[in-house]
Amino acid sequence: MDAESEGIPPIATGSGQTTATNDTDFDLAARRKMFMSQPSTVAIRRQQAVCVRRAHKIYGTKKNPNVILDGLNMTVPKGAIYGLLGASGCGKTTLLSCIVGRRRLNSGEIWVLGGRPGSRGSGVPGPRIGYMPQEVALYGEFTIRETLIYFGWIYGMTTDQLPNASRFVKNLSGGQQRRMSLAAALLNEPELLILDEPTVGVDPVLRQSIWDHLVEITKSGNTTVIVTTHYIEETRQAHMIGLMRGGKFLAEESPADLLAQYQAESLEDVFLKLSVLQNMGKRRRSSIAQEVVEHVRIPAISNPALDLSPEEDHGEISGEFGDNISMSSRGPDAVTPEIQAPPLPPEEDTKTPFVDYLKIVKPNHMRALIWKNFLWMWRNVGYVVGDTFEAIYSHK
Ligand SMILES: Nc1ncnc2c1ncn2[C@@H]1O[C@H](COP(=O)(O)OP(=O)(O)OP(=O)(O)O)[C@@H](O)[C@H]1O
Repeated sequence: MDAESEGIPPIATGSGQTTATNDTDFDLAARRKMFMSQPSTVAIRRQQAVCVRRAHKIYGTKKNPNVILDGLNMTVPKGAIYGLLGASGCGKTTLLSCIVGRRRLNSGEIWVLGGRPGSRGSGVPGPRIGYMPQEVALYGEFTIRETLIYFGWIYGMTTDQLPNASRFVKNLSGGQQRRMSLAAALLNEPELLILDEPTVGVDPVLRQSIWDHLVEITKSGNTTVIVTTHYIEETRQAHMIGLMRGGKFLAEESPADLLAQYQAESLEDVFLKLSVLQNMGKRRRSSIAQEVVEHVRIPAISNPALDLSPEEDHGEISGEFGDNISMSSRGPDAVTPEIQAPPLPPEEDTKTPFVDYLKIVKPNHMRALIWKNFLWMWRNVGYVVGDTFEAIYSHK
């Protein structure tokens, strides 16, 4: 329902942030009832490449909590390039880590490629996802080819499918190492590619060619890309942008729609305006903020990221649960509770015995791991022997 066409005073939303466009303070609960909630069944969530609902993630202790995700909703349609934007430290990496199953939410839901990260048969984490973490996670003592062999074997590729390159990773520049890391994520043409700041330390020409490549691989509609960056303007080539701030999304729209709705010349401008709107809060607004509102044509609610509908659950999932591992389901299109088998020992997981992880290591993973460990030890034997001799002689 279009709020403006219904004669309802439009509101700006930021995943739950609301702002009236005139001086009347609207009661949020009453306004929520005026909008039809978006259909959000499990079936619809499973159709998305990624769907996050009511995500809460807290670091720190109970006494001193650091809330990173605060009821965040995110919808990444299949075949899209999704630009995840936000200031340093706002929680982008944390969100991505939860999506790929490296971390767990305190509460909320995550659906990735139709399944729950970490659940058996979901392929997540696994070959269906290519993940380029922010920190370059490569072995310096490996050559480019050996690195690609390692990741290729992990993905179940054969050696003759892999390119040849004999330079050592440690001898590559920072930018080259990031490209290497990107290549490893792209290697097996995953359905979902998650890139955490792939263009940091990369020159503008290469940055453009990385974006061109992302556009190319998403053309078929079979590959989805989530990409974080601090260079807001480069996400103009994205199909959708999520602007993250204060543990929520301020907006989740296409770049063109954002620019039009906020009458802005640049996406940075949009982000600034939305940030001011968020700061204003619901009731008290400074005159400066009011001015911003007056210059902003406020979008109608059209996106689950901005969903103001009551947090009812449509009966599919038991609302809050401690992590993504256990869930119960109900309703006609709900999924059967899956038997969960965590693929990696996540950082917080102290309960699952290590032997259980060993049971689920696939033969190709084991082959890659043994080969990687052997290679690493072989390359480092010189250092180990040298250190040992040094230790012995220094104690003489
Ligand atoms: N394991 C952790 N334990 C405690 N706090 C953490 C942990 N990881 C991240 N944080 C904190 O959570 C916040 C969000 O961090 P995160 O890395 O997700 O942000 P980001 O948006 O990716 O930042 P950047 O753009 O600088 O990479 C930061 O304040 C960070 O210090």
